[in-house]
Amino acid sequence: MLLRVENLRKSFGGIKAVDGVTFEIEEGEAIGIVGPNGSGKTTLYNLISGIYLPDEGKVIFEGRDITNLPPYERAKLGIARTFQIPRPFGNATVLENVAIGAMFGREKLSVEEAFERAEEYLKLVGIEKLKHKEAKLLTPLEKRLMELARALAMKPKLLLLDEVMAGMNPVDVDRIIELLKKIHREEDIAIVSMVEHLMQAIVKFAERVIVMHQGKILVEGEPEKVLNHPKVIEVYLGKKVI
Ligand SMILES: Nc1ncnc2c1ncn2[C@@H]1O[C@H](COP(=O)(O)OP(=O)(O)OP(=O)(O)O)[C@@H](O)[C@H]1O
Repeated sequence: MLLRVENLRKSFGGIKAVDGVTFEIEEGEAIGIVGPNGSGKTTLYNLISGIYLPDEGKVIFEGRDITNLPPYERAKLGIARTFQIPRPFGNATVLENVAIGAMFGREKLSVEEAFERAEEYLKLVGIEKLKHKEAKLLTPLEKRLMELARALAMKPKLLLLDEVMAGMNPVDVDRIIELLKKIHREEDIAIVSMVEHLMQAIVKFAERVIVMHQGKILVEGEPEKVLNHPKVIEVYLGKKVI
């Protein structure tokens, strides 16, 4: 078992953003976390990556209790994430942005090694030609790919992707799905991808889907079954989701 979250709770004022969530992730699993706006997905990510501390509950990574570790310590252990709105260092180049990820990841790299690692992952995500461009000049899709390269360059064991396909056209969504499948095949890492909609996309990628609703896990299991579960259909306004 790679990660276990146990009875996690986090409230903001009177809002129970995450309300008693327990699940496990195995090494190398491909997981989709789905849920409507406000269901607690982002808060859950923030609890796993250490941006928030829970009011209650535990985060266990490779058997170690990391509930109170700060984000940079979790990154060193092998937890990396991307953000819904990428936040690159705008004046730095694409290569530098990815190299920074490599330097703050799981392995202790020299600057030279970090740049080599950055080149490798820019190639993997297919934007090596942009390496000398300033990050702020990238398109939204290119920024997402750069963020993905930066997270991968940290050599994580667990990669948390936040709405990596949001706002993309179907062609780009397919491109990202193919890329995620390739990464999942080639890099031995567990990948969790969180989406609000785009169920069809998540079904193509995930081996297991967790559906969140009002801070709780509504249903969890094999993708096709979960997304056609009556409770899930009800939450998504009575429509069949796939
Ligand atoms: N920092 C915060 N302060 C106050 N309320 C918050 C905060 N973060 C989240 N919430 C509230 O907690 C609930 C869960 O929000 P969260 O962002 O985790 O859901 P989500 O499923 O990720 O939705 P979204 O797709 O909009 O990010 C919402 O009601 C939200 O308004």
